[in-house]
Amino acid sequence: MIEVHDVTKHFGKVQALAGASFTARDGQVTALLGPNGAGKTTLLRLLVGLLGRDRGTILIDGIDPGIDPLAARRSIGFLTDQFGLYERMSTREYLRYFGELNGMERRAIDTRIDEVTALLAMDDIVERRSKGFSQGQRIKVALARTLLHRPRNLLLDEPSRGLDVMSTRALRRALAALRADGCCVIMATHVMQEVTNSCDDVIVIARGATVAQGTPQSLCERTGIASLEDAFVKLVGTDEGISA
Ligand SMILES: Nc1ncnc2c1ncn2[C@@H]1O[C@H](COP(=O)(O)OP(=O)(O)OP(=O)(O)O)[C@@H](O)[C@H]1O
Repeated sequence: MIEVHDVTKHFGKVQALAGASFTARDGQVTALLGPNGAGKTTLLRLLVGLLGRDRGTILIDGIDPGIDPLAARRSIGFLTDQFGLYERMSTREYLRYFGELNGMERRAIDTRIDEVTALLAMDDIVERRSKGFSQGQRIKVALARTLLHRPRNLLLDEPSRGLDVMSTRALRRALAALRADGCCVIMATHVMQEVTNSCDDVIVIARGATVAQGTPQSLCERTGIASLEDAFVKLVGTDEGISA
C-alpha cells in the first residue's frame, strides 16, 4: 500500500507539488491522471526516494522513502520515462543482469524471464540486442525489467506510450496479473481508454494537488458527467493534456 499525505515539492521557484494526498491500495491498479506539468512524474520520483520532498508524509508499505530509500526501493518496480537500456546486451542478457542486481538466483531469473517475456508477448526480441529497437520494443524491455523481481509495488510512468494494439493488450494482461497477485500498481497516463480498461481507482492531480480520487464510475457520478474524459476535464478545470 502507498500512502501520501499533503506532499509538497519545489524546484527553485516552480512549485511541482502543492499538497498531494491519496492512498493506493493493494490488489488495485490506480491511475494517476493529470495535465502536462501537473506533477505526476515528480510524485513518482518522490515515492521511490529519487527526490526529497519539502513537506508531507509518504509511506510505501509503512516505509518512508525519504528516510530509508533502499528499503522502500526493494519493494518497488519503477518504470520511468528514461528506459536506460544497454544497446550491446540482448534482452535476455539485460534482464539477467537486472535480476542479479536484485539478488535473484540464476534459475529463478531464467524462469521469470520466460514468464515476463511471454506475458508481454516479446518472444521475437528476447535474443536480440536492443540497439535499433523501436519505441514499443524498448518500453516492453523496460517493463519486463520492472516486473522481473516481482515487486509488491509498481510505479509505471506512461507505460502505454508507443505501444501497438497487440502490445497494449499485453500490457493490460500484465496489469490484470499484477492485480490478481495483490500488487499495488500506480500508473501515470494520459490515455483515458487505458484508465477505463485497466484501472480500479483514479487519482486526479492538477497544479500539483490532488483534486479527486475514486473509481472511474464515482468520478463520473460526482461530476454528473457520463464520460470519464469529460469528468476529468471538469475536475481539472482545463482540457489540456488528455488523449482519447
Ligand atoms: N528537475 C526539475 N527542475 C525544474 N522544474 C522541474 C523539474 N522536474 C519537474 N519540474 C517542473 O515541475 C512541474 C511538474 O513536472 P512533472 O514532470 O512532475 O509533471 P507531469 O505531470 O509528469 O507532466 P507530463 O504529463 O507533461 O509528463 C512542471 O512545471 C515541471 O516543469
